[in-house]
Amino acid sequence: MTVIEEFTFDTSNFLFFFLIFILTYITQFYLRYFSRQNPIPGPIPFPLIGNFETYRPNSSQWANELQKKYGDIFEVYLGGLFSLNNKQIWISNANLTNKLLSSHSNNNFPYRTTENEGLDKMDMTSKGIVFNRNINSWAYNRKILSQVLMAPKFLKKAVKNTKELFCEMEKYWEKLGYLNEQENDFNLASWMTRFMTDSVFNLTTNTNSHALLNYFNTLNKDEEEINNNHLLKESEKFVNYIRLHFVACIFFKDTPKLLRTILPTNRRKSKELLEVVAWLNNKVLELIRERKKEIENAEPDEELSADMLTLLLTINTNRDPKYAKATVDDDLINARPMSEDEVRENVYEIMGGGIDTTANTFCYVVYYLTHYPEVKQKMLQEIEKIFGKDTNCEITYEDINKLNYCGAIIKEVSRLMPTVSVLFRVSAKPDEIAGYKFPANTQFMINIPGIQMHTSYWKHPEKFDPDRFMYNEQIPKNALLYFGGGARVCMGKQLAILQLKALMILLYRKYDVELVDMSGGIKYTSTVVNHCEELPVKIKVKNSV
Ligand code: HEM
Repeated sequence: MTVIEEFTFDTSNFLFFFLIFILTYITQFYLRYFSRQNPIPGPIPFPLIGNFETYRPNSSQWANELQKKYGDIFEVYLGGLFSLNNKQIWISNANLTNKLLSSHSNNNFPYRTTENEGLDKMDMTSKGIVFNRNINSWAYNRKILSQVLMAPKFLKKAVKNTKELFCEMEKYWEKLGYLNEQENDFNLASWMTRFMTDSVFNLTTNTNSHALLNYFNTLNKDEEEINNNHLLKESEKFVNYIRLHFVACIFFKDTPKLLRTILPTNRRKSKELLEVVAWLNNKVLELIRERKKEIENAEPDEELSADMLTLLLTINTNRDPKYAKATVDDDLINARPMSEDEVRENVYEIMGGGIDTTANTFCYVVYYLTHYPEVKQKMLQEIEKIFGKDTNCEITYEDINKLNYCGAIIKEVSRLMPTVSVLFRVSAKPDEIAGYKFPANTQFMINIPGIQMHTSYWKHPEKFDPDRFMYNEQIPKNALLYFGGGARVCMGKQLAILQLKALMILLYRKYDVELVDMSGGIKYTSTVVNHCEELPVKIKVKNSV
């Protein structure tokens, strides 16, 4: 008699099958990894996890370590079930960036990210500039925004605005006792963020965000002013929500839909962030519609404000002198004005792109100038040569442009301490770089510090020497990338340099600036933006005891 054993699926069976599944998964993972088509050097990844390095917060630090170990082109894998399909190619060599940073708008690396459901949800892949994957729409937005950011009347407004805000900040410093003989120290990094917030809000919308005033009230413990002033509270909400809009973009971009919808904490966070975005969208649309009315009601020959909102709303309309004068043969005649949604997206992007970048860069400039007094001296001589000794003299846009040595300082500081540490590119079609073949949708990461410290392009790269930019020597192509390069180069470059130079004049002509801690390095956290955590300084009015 045959006995048929009954098969029961108990825990040990389950564990056995689970183990088999795991072993099969790991084996096929490594078989695929070791037989991959393009064996680019790089650390060996782990199934599901990818490379541990990618979890470390300071990307520029680990990228530089891997560059030393694996060379100027290496690959890392991100986590996920299909992590072998989710890799980044890191490039730390200027010569290898030629295709990636081509200035042709129809080049093969037009995107910053791969297709991304989270960014689609945020409506950012078909509008605006930074994450726009619709190349026609990106090119249209870029063209219009360049017209605004390069307009002399806009840049002149930026100089005036920097000067006025600096006077406001000095008033608060005085009230808080920073300028008295005890020389109380304070965190310049926190002030610079508020300064740039007010500056960029004013330049984009011609409204006051009161970030400096709100910060002053907080430090001054002026509870009554903080709680009772409805206008200040509303401005603070607006500023906070603009920051949250940026947080929302990163959260939706980096959190897969499944994790966003299954985990209760993420579900709550998504809901809250979407509420913030909805509030902001309404608020900015309100501003746009009010401004549209003001423009409509203005007399035809009345000079309109030179803020970005007004300029975006008038370009390619009859209020635009170039457009109004265009003939049927001009290209301009077919140009269309921006829609309200397009204007709104550009306002967000300028606020997101123009505040922290310039504020942090200024902190790094101050850090280096305190460590290199001879450079500071040379800078002051240049400023005096152009603006004279009177600290109250007019600072014009044209004169600021003559400050070549100040420009060289900004370049050298940003070479050693770039505020943005990595550039992103994604291929549209298969391509070849450094002899390796890459399919469409490959993610490339350009390691800015790796290139800006490369001995092939820089003599004594570790040395702080602004003079290297004063010689007539050519900088090798794509060796200085702190504003990016190619078709997607930073759009606020001229504006940022103008603001930084104006701040250098305003601060250093009048004050001596010292760091509280001269022996410590810069305190910063690094993700994509190197964010200056704190910069405690003491300042005193020059020639005072
Ligand atoms: C010191 C200050 C700044 C630094 C270091 C900086 C740096 C950068 C970098 C590295 C990029 C990426 C470029 C690339 O991928 O090749 C970028 C893009 C961009 N920046 Fe800036 N930026 C600064 C200030 C500003 C300001 C003031 C604005 C606006 C008023 C601005 C607007 C933008 C925009 C719109 C883009 C996206 C361009 C595109 O994708 O086509 N930036 N910036």
